Amino acid sequence: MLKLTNVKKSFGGVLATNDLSIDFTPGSLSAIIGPNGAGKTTLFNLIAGRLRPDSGSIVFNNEEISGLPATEIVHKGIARAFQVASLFPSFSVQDSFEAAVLARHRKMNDIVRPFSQAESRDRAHHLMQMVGLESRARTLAKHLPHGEQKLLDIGLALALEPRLLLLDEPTAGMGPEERFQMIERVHELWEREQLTLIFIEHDMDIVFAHAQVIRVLYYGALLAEGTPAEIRNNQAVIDAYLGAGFEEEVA
Ligand SMILES: Nc1ncnc2c1ncn2[C@@H]1O[C@H](COP(=O)(O)OP(=O)(O)OP(=O)(O)O)[C@@H](O)[C@H]1O
Repeated sequence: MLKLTNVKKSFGGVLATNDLSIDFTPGSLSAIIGPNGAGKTTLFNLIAGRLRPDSGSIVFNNEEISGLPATEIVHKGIARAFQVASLFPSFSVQDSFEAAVLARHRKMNDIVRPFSQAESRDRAHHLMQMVGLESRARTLAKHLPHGEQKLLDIGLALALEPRLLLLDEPTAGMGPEERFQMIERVHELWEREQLTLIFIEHDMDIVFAHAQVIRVLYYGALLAEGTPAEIRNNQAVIDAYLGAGFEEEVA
């Protein structure tokens, strides 16, 4: 599905991605963790085509994608939830989804058959149901509470019909209860849509409760990868990131 081999990226003297090799299993739900500046966002930028690696390869569905423009990578089936809701604050939830659906299909279907307005409305409705925003159809994006703006961002990424979804801190800025509701919704979406999903997350309770595989970045390199149980007991990860006493805290 997605395989990085010996990927490197530096900014001036900073090696943000240091010889990274990762093989993401199709259909998996995995987390990327690590201290601030470890290279998590850079990794997403490389996968999504915002950055070009200095060297190494990134293969998605047997195709080399490193260096392709971001728009082409979206068409290959990789989407990332950005803070899109804030880009169109005066669009209603429904209009945001319809615009995203039309944008997705304009490029693909123009020649064969235009995507009708009724079809885009149906698809928009389906997306609203997927992320649980049906009751907010008429609400303007700017009036949604923070958590629902995040759901809108995720829904807009899903409008691109990805096979691989990248979520950068889906629970950031939320209270403890809202965090768990959010990650449970994400988990459900992953299961229902049979996506491959990679999320960056700083909240270890969430990571250890939901990820099947956890990968730990440290100074741009892969310090460890494994199941939550393996990572929890990995001495190098405890020393570099989790800290002593962590095992008892999340157990
Ligand atoms: N565009 C850039 N120009 C210069 N340096 C950059 C750039 N992007 C990232 N870096 C540097 O690369 C390193 C990795 O940054 P990155 O944002 O990927 O880390 P991160 O793990 O996502 O951190 P955080 O948890 O704080 O979001 C850092 O030292 C950062 O300062």
